Amino acid sequence: MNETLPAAFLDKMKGLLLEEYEQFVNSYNFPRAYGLRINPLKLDAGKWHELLPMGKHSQPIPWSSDGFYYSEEDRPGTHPYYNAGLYYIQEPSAMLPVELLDVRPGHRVLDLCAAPGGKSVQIGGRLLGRGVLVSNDNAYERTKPLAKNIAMAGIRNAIVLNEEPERLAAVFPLWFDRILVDAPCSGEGMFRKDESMAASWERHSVERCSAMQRDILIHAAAMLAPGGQMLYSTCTFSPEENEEQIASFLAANRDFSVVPLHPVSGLQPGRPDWIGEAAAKLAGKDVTDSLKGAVRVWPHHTAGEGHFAVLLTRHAEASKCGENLQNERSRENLDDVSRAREPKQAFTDKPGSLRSAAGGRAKATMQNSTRKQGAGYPESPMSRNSRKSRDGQSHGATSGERVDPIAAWEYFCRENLLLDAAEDEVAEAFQDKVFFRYRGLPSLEGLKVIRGGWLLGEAKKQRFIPSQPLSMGLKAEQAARSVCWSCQDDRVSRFLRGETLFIEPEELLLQGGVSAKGYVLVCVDGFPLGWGKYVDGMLKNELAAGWRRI
Ligand SMILES: C[S@@+](CC[C@H](N)C(=O)[O-])C[C@H]1O[C@@H](n2cnc3c(N)ncnc32)[C@H](O)[C@@H]1O
Repeated sequence: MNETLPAAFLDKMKGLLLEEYEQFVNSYNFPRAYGLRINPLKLDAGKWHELLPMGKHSQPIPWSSDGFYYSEEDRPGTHPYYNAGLYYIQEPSAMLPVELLDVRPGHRVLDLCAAPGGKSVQIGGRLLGRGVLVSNDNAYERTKPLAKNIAMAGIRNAIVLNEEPERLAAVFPLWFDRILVDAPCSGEGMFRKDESMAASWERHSVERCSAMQRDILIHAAAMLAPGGQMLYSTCTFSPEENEEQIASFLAANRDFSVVPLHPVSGLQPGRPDWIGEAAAKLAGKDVTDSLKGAVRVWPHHTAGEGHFAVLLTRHAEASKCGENLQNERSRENLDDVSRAREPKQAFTDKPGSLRSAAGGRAKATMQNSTRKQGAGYPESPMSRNSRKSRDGQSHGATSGERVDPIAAWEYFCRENLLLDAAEDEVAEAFQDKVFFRYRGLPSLEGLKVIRGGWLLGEAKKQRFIPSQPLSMGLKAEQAARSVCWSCQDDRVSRFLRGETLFIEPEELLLQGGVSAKGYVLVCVDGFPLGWGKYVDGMLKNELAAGWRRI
């Protein structure tokens, strides 16, 4: 491998690492480490060892509370539990930044450079459904896998944006409790994992990357609430993109400082001694020294690729803005209460933005008790007289009539689910699609919104079509109809390949007196995989093309 490493890179590392250099360069002759992280929204990490044969021999990753090493031949990506979102395959050192960020349920968190979403999924797991994750990437084509990974993990409280940091800063000033800047970088730490990174190293020059990072950091800082924390990370070794970048940032932002981290097993401290003279002088000795509190992952010290992470905080007392933010928050809370009381609906005809409008309903919930008591079914969204079925398919609208998406969702929900909106969730429509979104969000008008929240489904031709993200965010027992197969049952892989299956009605688990006909949540060992539609012994496959195994 070291023959493929750029000569200029090796020279630079030799000059930095001195006597450690041989050990460093030798590490490229060893195979890379593989890691996966258990999704706490679906599984307790303690149960991992019982779940799969590989769980029995996999070792914990020392700096991660739910990460494990696996061997290449284990191929966890081919198991149906992967499709059920029980774990995320992630390079071990990439698990570190979120581990250090101290995300707690209820926080407002921004993942600014998020695609393909490994760290967003990790943050979503930490939030446990409370608070909100704003997950952004400025590369449109990368936001698709990002949205899919978030959905597969069953994360309800995330929105996905495709924006430049500057435009976000105008919408979210001082708004976030936690920000992750997992910056685009020259990728020197990924040469062993991905040889193409070594080949494109000159193109992603250190100077070009550090200019991008500087710009991203300025706008990220504008969004952090006083007292909040921001984690900056890269997967590169170059000091210009790491310690020196942060020293320059701190020189210009005196209300920020480093929160010292304490390296565990094999992790190494930051290297302020590598900061260039000009940047060190500008920042001053205290600031420069504080960068010892950053953390570096080295491939010759640990089983993981190269990474850098530093945790920063904005002092609460240093800014008058802090008070403003508190006032702002109290106002929002009051607004939330009044909004919840006042019926509200959002429609837009214009793609790319969300808009709220008066009318419609604020919330789409189904009280379990309503169902159990067999209380009246709701009015159809279009016609009060023409409801035909209890399978959530026909709403009786005559052709040409526009279905109210929120009402269609409510109807579907009552007929097919045992689901309540969380306190901070509100059902909102975007064209024909319906989402649960976080109540406290500012207006996203004008922003490129890829996902405005948890996508519940779409009102189409007088029907409500439940979405794949809805199925992935449910628990098996929240569906009125479900079927559950063991991971050894070959119907699981046939379902994942998109086949229609024939099943006996007795195999369906029915709740609340529903008939067998209708949407069925298909599960593997109790974990949802997607929707099927049951009619006369046939389970029609409703997995969307992008979710099928080829
Ligand atoms: C290191 S990758 C992020 C990996 C991701 N955090 C994960 O764990 O899956 C950096 C990302 O930054 C994005 N990016 C580059 N410039 C950006 C900018 N100005 N604003 C937002 N994202 C940017 C890139 O498209 C890329 O997806």
